[in-house]
Amino acid sequence: MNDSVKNRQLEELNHFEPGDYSPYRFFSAESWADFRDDTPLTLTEDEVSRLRSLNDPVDLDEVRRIYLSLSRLLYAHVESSKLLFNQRRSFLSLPNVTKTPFIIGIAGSVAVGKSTTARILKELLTRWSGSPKVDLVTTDGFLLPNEVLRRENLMDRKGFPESYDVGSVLKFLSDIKAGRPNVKAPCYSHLTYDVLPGEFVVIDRPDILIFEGINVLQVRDLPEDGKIIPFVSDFFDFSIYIDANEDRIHQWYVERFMRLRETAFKNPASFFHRYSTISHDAALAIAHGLWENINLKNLRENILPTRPRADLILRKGEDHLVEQVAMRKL
Ligand SMILES: Nc1ncnc2c1ncn2[C@@H]1O[C@H](COP(=O)(O)OP(=O)(O)O)[C@@H](O)[C@H]1O
Ligand SMILES: CC(C)(COP(=O)(O)O)[C@@H](O)C(=O)NCCC(=O)O
Repeated sequence: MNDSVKNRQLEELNHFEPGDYSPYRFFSAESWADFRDDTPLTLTEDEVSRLRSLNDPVDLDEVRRIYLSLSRLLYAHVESSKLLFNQRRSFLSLPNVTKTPFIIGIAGSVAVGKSTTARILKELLTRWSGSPKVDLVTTDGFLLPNEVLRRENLMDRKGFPESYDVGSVLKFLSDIKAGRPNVKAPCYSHLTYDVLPGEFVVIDRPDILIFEGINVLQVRDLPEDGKIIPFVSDFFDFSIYIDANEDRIHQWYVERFMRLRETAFKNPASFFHRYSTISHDAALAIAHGLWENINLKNLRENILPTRPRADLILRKGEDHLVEQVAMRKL
């Protein structure tokens, strides 16, 4: 694709407006809040502050405004999937088959706040009647180890499609969707900036699995050998894209980096420890560089183009507050 076509596509993607042909319905945060109906607020301010990531100011008001309606919508989807499952089970006369987990994918840029959203939704969904078992897995555990990334000259491509072990992601999700018990997901450490060798979370037949990461809505070119391989999102029952203007995300990334300098980077075990000892201005330049050379490129080339595949888009404005919600039309 030539550069002018790419630039035009990017401009269109950055222009997030309700258009005549949009497959989405758009809601302001205020009208979205009304869909909460009588959903009870089951979180406290303390719990929300425990769940939010560094530099993400989400509070109980935001949970009331945005997340209660979203949790109600997701619960409706989960319940309908059970009804459909029961109908299909009798249709096929397979009384012994059990329902496999409902999988929710959460996508969006680095530093847009996916982790906070995922953790809040997990807690809200767990508190619905019947106390569904909800697990959360992030895709960073499926990154290739730094040793491999270095060998393949991919350290500046961390987060790009080629930096993940996509085969393992697909294996993990197909095991979950097959209803297998004790499926292992690898873990990642932001402290060491690497996957943790031999460390796993074990996912044992939850009712709901939230699968969060920058890459979860990506599609790949078809392999040359003609083999048919599923996309990660083929396993999803519902998908959410967290969106914001790229200048805002840039600002959040840099602010978070400068706060991490005062906290996590101070730990000598941190991969970024050296950035806690250099001058403020030198650190600022590093943060801008990491954003522009890696994360922004990845956002433009590989993440933002996946937004139109989501069932629901949360568009954030200032201070990480959601200002618009887009939901795929019925
Ligand atoms: N270098 C780092 N050191 C420690 N924690 C980090 C670092 N980078 C990101 N994090 C934390 O890791 C989590 C994931 O961050 P990120 O991948 O940027 O996605 P998002 O901001 O969308 O959740 C966040 O909780 C963030 O605060
Ligand atoms: C690990 C990441 C790719 C994010 O993955 P995510 O958990 O958001 O799916 C990202 O935090 C990262 O390391 N980016 C590379 C450049 C940087 O250090 O910011």
